[in-house]
Amino acid sequence: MVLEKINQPNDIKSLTDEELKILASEIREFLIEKISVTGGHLASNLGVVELTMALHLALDLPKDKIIWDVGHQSYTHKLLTGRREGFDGLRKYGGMSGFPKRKESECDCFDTGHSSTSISAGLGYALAREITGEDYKVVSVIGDGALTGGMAFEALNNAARLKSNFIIILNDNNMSISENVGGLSSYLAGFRTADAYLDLKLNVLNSLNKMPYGEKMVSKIRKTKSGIKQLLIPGMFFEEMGIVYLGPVDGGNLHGIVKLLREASHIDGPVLIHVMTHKGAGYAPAERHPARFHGTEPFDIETGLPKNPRVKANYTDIFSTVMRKLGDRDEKVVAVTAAMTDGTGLKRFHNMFPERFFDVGIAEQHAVTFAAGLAAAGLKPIFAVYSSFLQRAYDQILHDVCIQNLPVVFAIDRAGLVGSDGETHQGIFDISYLSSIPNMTIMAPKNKWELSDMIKYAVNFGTPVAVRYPRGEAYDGLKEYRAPISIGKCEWIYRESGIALFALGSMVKTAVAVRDALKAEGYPCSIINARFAKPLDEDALRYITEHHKVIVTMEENVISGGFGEHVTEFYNNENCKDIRIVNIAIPDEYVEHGNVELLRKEVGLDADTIIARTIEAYQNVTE
Ligand SMILES: Cc1ncc(C[n+]2csc(CCOP(=O)(O)OP(=O)(O)O)c2C)c(N)n1
Ligand SMILES: CC(=O)[C@@H](O)[C@H](O)COP(=O)(O)O
Ligand SMILES: [Mg+2]
Repeated sequence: MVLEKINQPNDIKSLTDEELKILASEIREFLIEKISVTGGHLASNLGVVELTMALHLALDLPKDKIIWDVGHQSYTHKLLTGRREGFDGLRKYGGMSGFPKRKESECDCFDTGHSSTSISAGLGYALAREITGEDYKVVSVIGDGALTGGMAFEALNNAARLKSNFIIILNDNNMSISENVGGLSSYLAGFRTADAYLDLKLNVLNSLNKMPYGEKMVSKIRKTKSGIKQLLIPGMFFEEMGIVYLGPVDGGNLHGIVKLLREASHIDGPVLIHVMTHKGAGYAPAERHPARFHGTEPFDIETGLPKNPRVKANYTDIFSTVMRKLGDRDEKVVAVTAAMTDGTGLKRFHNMFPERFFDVGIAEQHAVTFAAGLAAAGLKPIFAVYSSFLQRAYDQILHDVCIQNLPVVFAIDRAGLVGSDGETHQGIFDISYLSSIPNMTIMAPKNKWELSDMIKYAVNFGTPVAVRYPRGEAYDGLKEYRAPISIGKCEWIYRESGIALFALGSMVKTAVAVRDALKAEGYPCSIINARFAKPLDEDALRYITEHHKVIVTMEENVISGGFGEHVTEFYNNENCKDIRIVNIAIPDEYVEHGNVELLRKEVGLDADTIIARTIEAYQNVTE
């Protein structure tokens, strides 16, 4: 096997042309086989096999720097840098990350996970190199989807100042997770669909160059602002920004890409190489369904079907259903996504109400302000977004939505531990960053029915409101508890005395298990479903102090600035010394990738840890 000859960086350089061809197909086979077992980001990786090989042939790692935007397409890079063995534990607890990690390899020079950061980071490296006088090449690899993010444009704008070499690879597969959207995407698609047109451009340029004074004419045309230039110069958009454009080159053409990389490395200043790749290349099911194989669960290689099909609905399914109903009932309801139509469950809404559905590209900041505009104009926007991706829109939430108290609904999916994507994607900060913003209301459902009720309640709430719910299977216990939602009011599940489990959202299910165990040991125990992280139910909190000795706050969020801290602050302000408070929350640290149940144990959100901490606190106050 040729792949077995690759054990460390730069081993690829000793392969013959014939071996390189074999290597490309062995890498694809390897990725399909491994990801079919572990799950992971398959389609994007299959598309960049030759591109990654070309980078490793043209560059010298770890001296040279490659920054992978999002980083979900870095699997071949991991293989070529001696991490083959890591694939058996890909995205598992203690195993290899699915993203580039500086702590994992010296060939990973910058951690990614969220989109559109690679050009900024690359520019940082390039300018640092000018200052320190070091000698390395810098290459940022950004997808056409990631290029729709505002940060990428901010960085391109800034890159024009650079005097030294900086290579940007545009990995253009004409896809984000699903279809890519927007004006830039159409511009790039033009390159793809008009091969004949491109040939025409090249022919015209070649013919002009051959004519007497032709070179001068071409140079003049390059300097004009006219449509003739548009016709003749590919990549004019980038050229006008001060970035030299090279390409487009076919993503399967290994030697073509190497040649362009070598040419590009002689250019002083920023240069963009446009590589046309194919999402899912080499595996028919992924080529047919690139979105499904963007990030996949374990699957059967023959059929491409999931090995463990889902039986129960997840929270995203419930959201999807309620959005369909709301769309039917109320023409003012509009839905916004930042390139996560499938992931957030908005596909049905999109199909049924295309004119009221907006995919804005990977642009969470814009999405929030855009939703604010929709709300200011009288519509009822619901921005469905993953908790971790909303992090970058903090100021837009504050400045554009909350100061004006506009009725934007934030449907925050993946709130809590998400598992295999790891520290960049854990949705464990939203309560903290949202609760610091005046005018914001935050809810979290205990089960699938409550998610439905909360979204319906939120859509007519009239001021900014967030509903946060976790990744995965929706809890279908406690069905009989369905009191109407009322602002800032909790829901009593069991009313006793002694211990009060004051649980938010996903933690109500855990509270049930904790109470069962406590009751079995003879402890009196109430469960209160908090429902609201903000505002808190102050009457209930006062009642709890009167009838309980210990209150245990439970949330799937970091401790700092979280629900529990707010409860503690309330009791401090009330000067309430009669109750012992135990805050169950995620410690002030990043949580790595792995199975969610294992992670819960790791961070102390599991029932056993909570039982032990509760008993200890109760015994302390009753002794
Ligand atoms: C800020 C942010 N929003 C959303 C995502 C989710 N996401 C991951 S990959 C991706 C699509 C990226 O498309 P592209 O850059 O073209 O890469 P491809 O998968 O096509 O190779 C999206 C939306 C993210 N990682 N970061
Ligand atoms: C790379 C990325 O950001 C997304 O592909 C993400 O992994 C999706 O996560 P879900 O699997 O939870 O939709
Ligand atoms: Mg793409």
